[in-house]
Amino acid sequence: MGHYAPVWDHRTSVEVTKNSNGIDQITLRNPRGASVQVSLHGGQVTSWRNDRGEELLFTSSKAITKSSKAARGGISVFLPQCGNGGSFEQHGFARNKIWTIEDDPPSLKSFDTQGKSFIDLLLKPSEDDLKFLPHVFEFRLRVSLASDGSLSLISRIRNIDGKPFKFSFAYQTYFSVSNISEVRLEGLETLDYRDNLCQKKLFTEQADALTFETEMDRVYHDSPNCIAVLDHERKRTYLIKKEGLPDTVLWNPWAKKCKAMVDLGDEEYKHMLCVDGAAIERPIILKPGKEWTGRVELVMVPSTLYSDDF
Ligand SMILES: O=P(O)(O)OC[C@H]1O[C@@H](O)[C@H](O)[C@@H](O)[C@@H]1O
Repeated sequence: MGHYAPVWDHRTSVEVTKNSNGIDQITLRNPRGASVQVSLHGGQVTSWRNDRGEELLFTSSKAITKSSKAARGGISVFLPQCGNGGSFEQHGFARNKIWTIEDDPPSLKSFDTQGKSFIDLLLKPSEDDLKFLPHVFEFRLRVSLASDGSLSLISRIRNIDGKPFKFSFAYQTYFSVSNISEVRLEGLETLDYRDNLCQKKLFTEQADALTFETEMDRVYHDSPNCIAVLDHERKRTYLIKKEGLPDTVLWNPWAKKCKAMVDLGDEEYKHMLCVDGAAIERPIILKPGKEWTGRVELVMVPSTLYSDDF
């Protein structure tokens, strides 16, 4: 008898269930047992587990899942603004809307489906939204789990309006870390950044590699396509590979702010670090009929020895 290689059909590795609020939750699995969970509330990725079942994203123990806001943790998409300096709610509305599953999305030519489990989500402004929204657009999000356990998110935003659409964008990604004081971040050395804790003033990074000893809320400009977060205690490296997203946001609220946040446990700032691929410093200006694409691929390497390799 010959051996048959199992045929991996992404449709059989996608499971849709409802949560207690009746909102669809999607689970993607790969043949090795890694998994990703996505909620139609906000198109939020709420879990990313490796083949040993270890959770790689942080979720607050006090995350409020019943509110109309995105639950604290996981990965959320920010559109059309990041922060509160625009005409919308903090970080825009996309993370707070209910998305739909799109069964037959327009083809994504650069995407190799081989061995991948994926789902396509769609956010289209409703008639009601259009009363306060200046633009008609379609926002497609493909969430994909590869056979090696890496997770990618591909956002496509199409301007179907008659005038240009100006927006900022970010994938707010809460990585789970053993202890924030043990973490080192590489890839942002010598770059300029705006410090949200100093009235968005511009500074230049002086450190060789970043470590975390206090609150941080910064937007680094023109950052490289790969950033590494090294967690020595867990012997784990997260690689954040990005395309179309020149900026990188770093955020950790630290002890005082963490205590003041109702949806975050008092000590939980120690176990999270947000590193977001983003387009903030120079907002995207999308002409009528055009599409913009921004993608991140997240890889977990079970070692911290590879920092020279990426
Ligand atoms: O509480 P929110 O709206 O999810 O925002 C959390 C943080 O998100 C980060 O991206 C911002 O840089 C911070 O300024 C902000 O505090």
